[in-house]
Order: sequence, then C-alpha cells, then structure tokens
Amino acid sequence: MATFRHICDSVAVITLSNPPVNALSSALIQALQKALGEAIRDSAVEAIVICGDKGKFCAGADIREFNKPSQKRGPHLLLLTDLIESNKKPVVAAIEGVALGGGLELALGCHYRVAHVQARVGLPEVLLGILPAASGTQRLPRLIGIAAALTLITTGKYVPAREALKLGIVDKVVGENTVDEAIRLAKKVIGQPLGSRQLSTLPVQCPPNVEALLAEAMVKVKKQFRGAQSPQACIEAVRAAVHLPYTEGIKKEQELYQFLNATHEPRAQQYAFFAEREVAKWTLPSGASWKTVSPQPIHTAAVIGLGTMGSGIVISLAKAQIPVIALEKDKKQLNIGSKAVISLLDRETLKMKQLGHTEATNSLGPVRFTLDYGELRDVDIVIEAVFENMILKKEIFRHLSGICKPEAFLCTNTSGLDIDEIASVTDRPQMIVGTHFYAPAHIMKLLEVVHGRYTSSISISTAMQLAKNLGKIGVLVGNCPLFVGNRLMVLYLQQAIFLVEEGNKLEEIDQTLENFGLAMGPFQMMDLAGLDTLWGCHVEHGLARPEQSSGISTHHHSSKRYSQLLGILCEKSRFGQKSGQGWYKYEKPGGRKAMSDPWLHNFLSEYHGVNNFKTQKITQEKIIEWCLYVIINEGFKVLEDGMASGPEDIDVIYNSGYGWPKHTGGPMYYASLVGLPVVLTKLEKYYEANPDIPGLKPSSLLKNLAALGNPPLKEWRALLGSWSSKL
Ligand SMILES: C[C@H](O)[C@H](C)C(=O)SCCNC(=O)CCNC(=O)[C@H](O)C(C)(C)COP(=O)([O-])OP(=O)([O-])OC[C@H]1O[C@@H](n2cnc3c(N)ncnc32)[C@H](O)[C@@H]1OP(=O)([O-])[O-]
Repeated sequence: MATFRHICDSVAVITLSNPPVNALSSALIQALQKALGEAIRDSAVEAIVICGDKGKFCAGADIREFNKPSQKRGPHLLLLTDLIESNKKPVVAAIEGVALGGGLELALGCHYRVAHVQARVGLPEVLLGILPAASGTQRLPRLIGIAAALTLITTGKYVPAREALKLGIVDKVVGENTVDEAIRLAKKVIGQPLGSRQLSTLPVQCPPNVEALLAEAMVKVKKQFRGAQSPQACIEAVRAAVHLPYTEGIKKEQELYQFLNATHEPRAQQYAFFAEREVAKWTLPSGASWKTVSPQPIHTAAVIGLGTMGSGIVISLAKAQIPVIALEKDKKQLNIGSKAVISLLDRETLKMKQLGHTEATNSLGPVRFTLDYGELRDVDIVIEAVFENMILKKEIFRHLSGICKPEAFLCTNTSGLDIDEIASVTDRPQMIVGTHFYAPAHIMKLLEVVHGRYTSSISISTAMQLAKNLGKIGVLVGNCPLFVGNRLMVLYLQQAIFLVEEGNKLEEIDQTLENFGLAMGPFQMMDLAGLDTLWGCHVEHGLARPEQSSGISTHHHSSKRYSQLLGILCEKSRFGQKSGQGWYKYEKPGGRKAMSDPWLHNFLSEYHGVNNFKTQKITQEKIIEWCLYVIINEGFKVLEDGMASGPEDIDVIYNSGYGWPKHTGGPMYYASLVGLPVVLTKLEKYYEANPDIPGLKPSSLLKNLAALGNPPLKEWRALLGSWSSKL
C-alpha cells in the first residue's frame, strides 16, 4: 500500500492506493499527508491532482479500522482536507469509480473536482451509524445548499456523476481519461485566485424557511429510520453549518460523531455491512465455495408465470441486461401479465433516464412473451414463479425436463415448498435450485437461494452469482419448511395474533414494533402480504387448523395453541390491502393507507367474549420481547438444524428482506446486544407461563451459548464446534 507522486510538467499526481477500494486506512492517510507535504514544498510543483489507483478514487475511511482506539488511528482526515484547501497551489480531484464518505470529503477539500461519467459520489456514513466526520457536514451545504446536502447526508444516497454535476458537487464530467482531464484543468488554473474554491470560507446559502426545512427533514428521518440516532445527528450537524462559522460547525460535527460512536449503533451497522459481504461468499460443508466452483454463465433466461412475483423477476433480469422469455399458461393471463411487465419496464426506463442514462431503452435486456414452452428449449436458466401449489409446480418441472437443454438450470420461486419433491420429478435433480425472491422482486434486495438435497455446488454457485448480477444479496439456506426468513416470520406473526386474542390493541402492537425500528408492524405486514395467503401458509405448516366455525375459535390442538383469527377474517372476505379491509381498513381495494377499523374492534371484543380468552394487557417492553424473542429463538433452532451457515446469514435475511432495523444489526446481533442470558431467562419465563406455544421453548443452542456468558457473535461458531451447517 502506498501513496506515490510523480510530476507531469508542473503538476504532481498523487495516487491513492489501497486495494480493493482505496479506503483511507491510517497508513494511507499518513502516506497522503507525506506526499502532499512534499508536493506543497516542492517549488517545481505548481498544481496537484489527487486520483485513485485502478479506476477507483476512494470509498472513504477504512471501516475495518473503526474498532481501533482513535489515538491509534493516526492523522485525521479532517486536518488533511484543511491542509489541501488552504495551500496556495490548486488541487484537483480526479474521481473515477467512487468518491464516498471520507473519499468525497477529501475531494471537497480539493479546489476542483473532475468526475468520470460512471463515477458515483455520496456520503453514506449515516448507513454505518455515524456521520461524515471529516468536514462533510460543513463543506457540502456550503457547496450545494442546505436542501440537497440534507438529502445526501441523511439518506447516504450514491449520486451518479451527471447528477453530481447538476447539483454542483463536481465541476466537470468526462467520458474517458479523467486523470488527464484533471491535469489539464490543474494546469489551466495555476496562478488563479482560489478564494471562491475554498468551501470552508464560503457562506451557506440559506433559504428563508431553513428552520422549516430542517424540521421537515427531522420528521422524515424519524419516520424512515425509526429508533436510529445517526440520521438525527446528521441533521444537527447540518443545522450547525447554518448557524455557526466553519470552525465552530466542525467542533459540533466532531461532538456529534463522538456521541454516536459511544452508542451501539455504529458497531451494529458496521457488522451488518460486513455480514452482507460475508454471506455472499458462500461455502458448503463439502468445502465447495465461491473460490473453487465457477458459476455457469447465464446469457438467457425464462420466467414462467407473470403474476406479481413473476413480473418483478422479469424486470430484475431485464435490468441486469439478460434477455428474458416470459411465459404464461393462456392468452388471457399472458395479456394481463405482459401489460404488467411492460408498464414496469416503462417505469424502470423512466427512472434510468432521470438518473442520466441517455440510452436507457437499450440498457434493459429484451423481453419476449410467449405461450409456447418450446421457446424455452435453449435458455440457460428457467425461473418458475407460478402460485404456491406443489402439484402444479411438479407438473411444470416434469414438462421442463423434457424441453430444456440438459445444461439449463431450473429454479423455483417458492416461499417454502419442498425443493427435493420438485427435483424428484425432473431429469436433473442436481440442477434444481430454490430461488425465493421477495416482493416486489425488482426492488427487494434479498434472494434466498435454497439448497436442496440433490443440488450441485455448480448450481449453487450459478444461483449466487445470478443474485449478484441482479444487484441482490443472495443468502444460501437449507430446504426446511418455509426456509429461513418465513420460518421465523410465521411464528412472530402468530405471537402478535395471540396478543390480540388476549385483548391487546393491534394498532398499539404495530406502533410499538415500528418504534423499535421495524419498517412495518406485524398487522400492517399481514395486510400487505394478504391474509388468505398467510392463512393458507399457517394451515399448511401446522400453525392453524383448516376447519373454522364463524366466530368460535378452536384454540388448542394436540396441546398446542392455535389462532383461527386469520381464517375467520378471510371468511368475511377481509384479505388485507387487496380487498380494502383486513386487520385495518383502506380507502379502496389495493389502497395503502391503513386506518383503524371500528368494525374490527367490535368484532374482536365479541370474539374475545365468546371464546373466553384471558385478558393480558402487556407493556411495550413485553410486546417487543414476546414478538421478537421468538424470531431470535427460532433463529437459533435454524442454526441448530444446520439450515443456515451462520448467524450473519439470518441477520442479512432480516435486514434486507423483512425491514429489520439495521442499527440493531439483525435479530441475532440484537440478541447479543441484549445479552444471551437475558434473552434465555425471558424465554424460559414466557414458556413456563405458556407451555402451549412451542416457539417460546428455548433452543438448546441458545442455552449452550448463554451458559458461556454472552460471547460475541463472531465467536459463536468456534465455541460450538459440534454445530455445523447441513447445507
Ligand atoms: C471520515 C469519514 O467521514 C467516514 C467516517 C467514512 O468515510 S466512513 C466510510 C464511508 N464509506 C462507505 O460507507 C463505503 C462503503 N462501501 C461501499 O459502498 C461499496 O463497498 C463500494 C465501495 C461501492 C464497492 O462496492 P462493490 O459492490 O463493488 O464491492 P463490495 O463487495 O461492496 O466491496 C469490495 C470490498 O471492499 C471492502 N470495502 C468497501 N468499502 C470499504 C471501506 N470503506 N473500508 C474498508 N473496506 C471496504 C468490502 O468490505 C469488500 O471487501 P471484501 O469482502 O472483498 O474483503
């Protein structure tokens, strides 16, 4: 790792070099400081260009060093940005690839910025539980104004070069030779006054309603990142830029940074960041891994079934520029499905145009619609996305076996059906993979890649690579009923329903869990997913009984507690958002705004009386424990069964697929934050009082770990040698 400089005429070029993303480690900052000092002192140098090695400017501070004590982290980037800005020689940043976090702050210290057209810039610190701590919160508002700076700093959004140019973050965008262009610019501005280019000296342009703007931003982040402190601290830092001179603003930025660093949030978010990258590097117990098994190239794909899931999958593939054949069973369905796909494609094209892709229409892969299975003969992969019915799926896979080329991978988008049973009817069980997409499939990041008993490592490697190519996070899971995400989720939803049966208000339960940070409370989530779908799933997986008798709940079977409420609501045609009423009512079928429904409250109090449920109103703290600890407990059972490679996989599934708040790291990380012995004691207490709810019975893995105290999550595997993945 080094920072070196060479002189090109009178311009010194300093190259940041710390593969793979030129993160600013203490060593790199030190080397940069040294090179800058030399360039500034060297009388032959009249201007300086800073660029990054291998086409990447810089991805910001080295996150791996965050847990080092700050005094051991060497010189602070902040001082460096001041040094660059205040020196008399013009400094130009040549931005290729990314300028993120400290990388962008470094560029903002420079007097000019030239960016490659494909570069992206941003201040993503908020997504790591911190804030830009090298003057970003003070310099960016001075450059682009309060409103735009607030958006960037509180969302962590990455901005493509053309948008950055419009915002005024960069001075020039080029299609090639970024460094050469930066050198040209540097030569041109030698000797020109730098005053207007020194951002720290500029006044912040404030609109008259600046306080209203800040207050509005605060309301927005409190809703969007419930329970997280860093977005609020980001706004406070920008407020300082509005009211204080630069040096005072910097003091406030540092204070807020220290404050955030003393909370658990940065460590949780940073854990989540690395967990996402780790799970993508799958390894099987056989030793096969992403390093040893090459994925097969996917040049063409087919999707069967153009309902909500299938349409989203088609768009995902098209966005990854993979040509798709979209198949439906009859003309009517094809007509409906193709309209849905075309309208989504149009929306994606528009979005891309807004992001500055001028040839957006060409950047989506072509989609062809058909009724003819024969057209699937030569595709590299088929993703079946018909509704959840084993008989139908088997029929399709039997058919595909006879049609598709022998090298084609056959995937099923199921949210919990047995992959092995599907594989058993094909001529190539080793090439059958479960690909569980999340709705809407062209937006949600998560893809559970399900490893069946016969699935080969090449099939896994190909599916995991496909996830990456689709811009998704692939997480490898075992073929257990409902796989991992939904296996934990159904128990959580059931717990929430039990609370309602005991007289607690569903709005309060939703609100409490949303305040904890979940994107959506359980009842709103059920309405979104469809109560009929969930009811079917609960019956199929033994969480409810198929028989119903209006209003009367049979709440026990084989000494296990059940709730029939979902079924009863479905009998009343309350299917959730799609029918305009479920746990809540909506302005119309398909409406999104959930409103409390007096009818439901009357119905529930009658139901409560008829069924003689004991009333147990519980506190917000207990709502959280009661609902979330079953997720954690079942997570441990998943690990015990070997259905996930590690706790990180479960956390990534929840963070990216279920709206779990990343500032708590994920359910398993959250368990370690609360303390495993505490979680265990609570579960024991709840189970003792409710022996009819198996989800509350503490897992033996949790017991074993808790017996060791509260070992850090990264040590769990080593401590329990016998627990191993059965993927
Ligand atoms: C003072 C200042 O205010 C502060 C306080 C800060 O600056 S805080 C820091 C702010 N910066 C960020 O938040 C940037 C986060 N990174 C990203 O958004 C992405 O990584 C990427 C840059 C857009 C590349 O994406 P990619 O899809 O091409 O590959 P990858 O798999 O993601 O990443 C490739 C490899 O690089 C590693 N990596 C990425 N960014 C890193 C970073 N900032 N530090 C250390 N390692 C990093 C990553 O772990 C992976 O490693 P490995 O797994 O190969 O061993």
